[in-house]
Amino acid sequence: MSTVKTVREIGLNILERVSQDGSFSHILINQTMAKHDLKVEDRGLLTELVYGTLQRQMTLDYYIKQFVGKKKLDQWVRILLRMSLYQMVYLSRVPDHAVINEAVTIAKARGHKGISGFVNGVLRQAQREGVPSIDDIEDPIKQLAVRTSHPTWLVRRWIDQYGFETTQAMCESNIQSKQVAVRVQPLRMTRDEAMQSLIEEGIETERSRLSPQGLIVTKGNVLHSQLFPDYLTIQDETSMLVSEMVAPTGEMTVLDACSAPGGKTTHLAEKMNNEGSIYAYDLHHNKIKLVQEKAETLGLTNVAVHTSDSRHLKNLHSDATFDRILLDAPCTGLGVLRSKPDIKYQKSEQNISELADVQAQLLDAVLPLLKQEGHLIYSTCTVDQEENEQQIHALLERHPDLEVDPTFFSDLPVECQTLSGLSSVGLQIFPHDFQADGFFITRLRYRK
Ligand SMILES: C[S@@+](CC[C@H](N)C(=O)[O-])C[C@H]1O[C@@H](n2cnc3c(N)ncnc32)[C@H](O)[C@@H]1O
Repeated sequence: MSTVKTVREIGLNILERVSQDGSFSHILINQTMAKHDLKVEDRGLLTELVYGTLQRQMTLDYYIKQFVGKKKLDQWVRILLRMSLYQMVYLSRVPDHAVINEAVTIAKARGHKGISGFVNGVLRQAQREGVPSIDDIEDPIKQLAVRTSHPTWLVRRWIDQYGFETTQAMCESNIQSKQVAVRVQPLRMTRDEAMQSLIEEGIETERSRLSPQGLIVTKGNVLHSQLFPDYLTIQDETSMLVSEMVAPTGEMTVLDACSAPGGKTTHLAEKMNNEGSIYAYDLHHNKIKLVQEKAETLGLTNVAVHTSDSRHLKNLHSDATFDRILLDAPCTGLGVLRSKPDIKYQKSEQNISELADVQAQLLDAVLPLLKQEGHLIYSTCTVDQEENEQQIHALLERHPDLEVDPTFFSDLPVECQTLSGLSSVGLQIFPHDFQADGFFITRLRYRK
């Protein structure tokens, strides 16, 4: 059996596990790559097949329905059809007949002759007739949902919150492939030195407009660079903006209440010149280890990591201890659908409300630990008003002595100052604003 077929079988297995037990595709892909010794091009194909099929799942199901009607399909057959149609409709590198032959071989090996004949029939019909037009869906909300493969409830919710145009732009950008960005460890190398060194390795980058440490990769695989991981950290530029808005200095004591895997903690530590002190907490012991490892890789010693539920930090720290508190809260992650497409099918409105409750508890718990003249930065990587704007409005109602720091708005990079997601309570960055992750960021302080 050729390696290419093996890659497709591995892809099918990963997609089955994502659909059966809600495993995260990126974790399964990483585990699989570590287990099988895949060639570089096979790694690329596997990633493309898994992410692409997941990313377009609802669109592919719409196509499948036109070919099979109401016939009930075993889940693995449905996934095999999705994966095959994904290649036929969206990828040009493998000819249709090769995709069909491989699907039939897999179906034969996994099922019986009848199933392989069925798979063959559906895919040949798609090859002959092409896939049906989505324009035929009359309801514009359903059409957008199917075209961009987002659950209808989510599209409807976003339209209610942000309007049709913004929702459409967001949904369309969520199915584009993601740009990779890196943060340079500035205590080891300047951004321009890193840029130059990467060019010598054939990797081209552009300077981020959101963080003076950020580079956006425009050509080449930065994971293969000799600068990685001691000089570079993979991090989205909108995520870098969070620590920029914390703006800590080396004289400060900083709390990072939800720190794992440590992207922002280490950014804060670098911005503090490896001075002062950062207390980094996370609920999960196995995750907090990642923060420690990341800090060690980057040579940062001003971080102390601990496992704790940050709703109980008053038992560990006195009131008014911290100059800066970052609450990068657990959230639904609806801003990172480009890199984690499984999220859009797994989350529900109930999840949003449950997480909003936890976020409110975390906010109330860490607030007393803030010094009178300190700043509390609240961020999420989601796009939802209940977790973001409404969360802050409710916080301000519960704590009338608190306000959104007016200098937050003037401190934002100029590129952010005209974004449609700016409001009196913070900044909602949409995925299409910078072709990067969607984030909500705000900065609070006690009224003077
Ligand atoms: C958005 S992630 C943080 C990402 C991190 N700040 C970074 O930049 O790498 C949220 C984190 O909050 C943690 N978490 C969830 N509930 C928590 C709680 N009650 N106390 C502390 N950490 C919690 C999760 O384990 C998760 O690692």
